[in-house]
Amino acid sequence: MSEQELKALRVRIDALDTKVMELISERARCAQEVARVKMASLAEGEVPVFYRPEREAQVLKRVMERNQGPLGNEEMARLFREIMSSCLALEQPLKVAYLGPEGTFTQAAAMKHFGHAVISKPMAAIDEVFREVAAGAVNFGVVPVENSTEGAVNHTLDSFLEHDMVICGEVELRIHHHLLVGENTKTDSISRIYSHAQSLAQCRKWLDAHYPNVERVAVSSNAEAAKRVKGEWNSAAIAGDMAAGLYGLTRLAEKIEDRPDNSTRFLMIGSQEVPPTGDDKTSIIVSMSNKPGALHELLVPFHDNGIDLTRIETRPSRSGKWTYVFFIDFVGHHRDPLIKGVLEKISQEAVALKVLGSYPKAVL
Ligand SMILES: O=C(O)C(=O)C[C@]1(C(=O)O)C=C[C@@H](O)C=C1
Repeated sequence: MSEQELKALRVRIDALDTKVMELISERARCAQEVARVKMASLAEGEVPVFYRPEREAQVLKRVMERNQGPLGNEEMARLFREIMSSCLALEQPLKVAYLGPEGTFTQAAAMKHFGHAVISKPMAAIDEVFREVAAGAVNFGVVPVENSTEGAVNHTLDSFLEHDMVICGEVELRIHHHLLVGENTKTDSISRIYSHAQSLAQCRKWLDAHYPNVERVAVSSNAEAAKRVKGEWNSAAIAGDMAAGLYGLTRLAEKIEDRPDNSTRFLMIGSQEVPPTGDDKTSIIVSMSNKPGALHELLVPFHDNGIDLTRIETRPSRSGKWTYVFFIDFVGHHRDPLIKGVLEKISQEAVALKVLGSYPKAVL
């Protein structure tokens, strides 16, 4: 390509950037108008709702449906995710607490769902995320709930038993783990590998094959593992890209998770009910009396109405020995007439039933 051709293309790109910028600014002004209309139409004592997950899901889906390339649908939706995040920040800067410290996969999930224009607050434990949301110190919280290799995140499920929370969104993240070392690490004398217990479990086979005699130390998060390694010469950490970048560590081995499709699902928790989008999921907690056939009774209404169960998990109820609660996720919104009927049927048989929330299925 000649210098002249390159120059002409760059002139075109500059002109397009100016147009793109003008359009983004026009969109941002529209969002400001939306905020004004929302404020003006409030009833007395009503609190304005700026963040609208159901509308965001609609916008992102539309982008993916209309995209004609060459950028992929997800790539294009990610760009719009960030534009919307910045537009919302003009209306109301969202505060989001997540399971920290900085550099965790939960932070990456929070950014994937809300975009980067939020004020994010790392918390030391899952329960603290719940408490921060309950106290109203932040608008939303982000917590991991299940991993495709290791199953449920029990701390999160148990926290739902203790706090009144509304689930208002979900996001799934592909989890790639790397073996990370600091610049002073003597790579032939590694005697300790730090990571979160779930991540150590997700890389168990790889560790057995490559570091069978090295001590595995479970710490509170992958980012914490990365932080520790920075100052030690004989240890390594298992963590992801964000933590590697944040603590300036080198990848000794990449993508060491035992299953290549290793993914984690995260939930957004808050106090805001989300209206139906037509493509939603609902999460409930049910406790049944401890009698034969209780689980069968619980599942029959779902089966009879052709409702797709996406997950069922059992946890001790914490209110009596050998009594259990079921966490159930299914497709549909609790305001759909069909789902309403099913929930009514279940509540006739159940000791207790709580709808944790209905929310749009993850778009990205
Ligand atoms: O449609 C709205 O209610 C808006 O506030 C606008 C907008 C957007 O930028 O598209 C911004 C924030 C909301 O979460 C959803 C959408």
